[in-house]
Amino acid sequence: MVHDRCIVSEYTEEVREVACEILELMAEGLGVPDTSLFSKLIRDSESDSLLRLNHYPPLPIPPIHHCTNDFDNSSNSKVGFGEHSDPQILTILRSNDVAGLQISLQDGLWVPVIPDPSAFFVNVGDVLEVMTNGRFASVRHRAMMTNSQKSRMSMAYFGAPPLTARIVAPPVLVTPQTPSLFRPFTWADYKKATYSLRLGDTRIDLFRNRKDF
Ligand SMILES: O=C(O)CCC(=O)C(=O)O
Ligand SMILES: [Fe+2]
Repeated sequence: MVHDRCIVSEYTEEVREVACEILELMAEGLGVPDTSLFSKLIRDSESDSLLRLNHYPPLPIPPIHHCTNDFDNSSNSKVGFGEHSDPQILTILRSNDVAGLQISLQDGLWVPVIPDPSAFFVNVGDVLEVMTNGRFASVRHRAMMTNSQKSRMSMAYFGAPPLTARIVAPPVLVTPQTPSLFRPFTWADYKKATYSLRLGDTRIDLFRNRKDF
């Protein structure tokens, strides 16, 4: 349907602009002289960005006699989208009003993100972690299926570089005090190397200079 396709591409263009503005503010905040350093990668006509639609159907409510030892059978949940960090530069996520998204803190605690259909949720991706030399860290997250009455629906725009782009932090973020945490690679190298890993593996570690911290 041509009309629906137009709406999806219009949404993608608008949300790319949101991502670019955020990336320009981040570059400015970090003191990067070229504030379009990150955003120009996703504005590039060869950018490998994509839009993903996720649908998590509600879990059936377990019959009472199966849960006689379960004090809280209303909070039954199952992983719908396994733990991972988004590999690209920046993710702009929207969802309906059904809960499910959780982010992982350093201590391994899963923190639920309150759903808000009027908000954008912004995730730093692995590439931005490398390009900011670790100043911004990609966030580990997952999505749960719960027994709410409704499906959770989400729509994620992943701003990505062109396949041939060299992923490296700018000189201003690499100093004797903050040496380069990662070795340079292309987005194609990253995608290729990560095909051999599972979703939950920390892919960025493949390109880390030192593993002793
Ligand atoms: O559905 C969600 O909230 C999370 C989706 C997600 O993490 C992804 O598509 O990468
Ligand atoms: Fe994700």
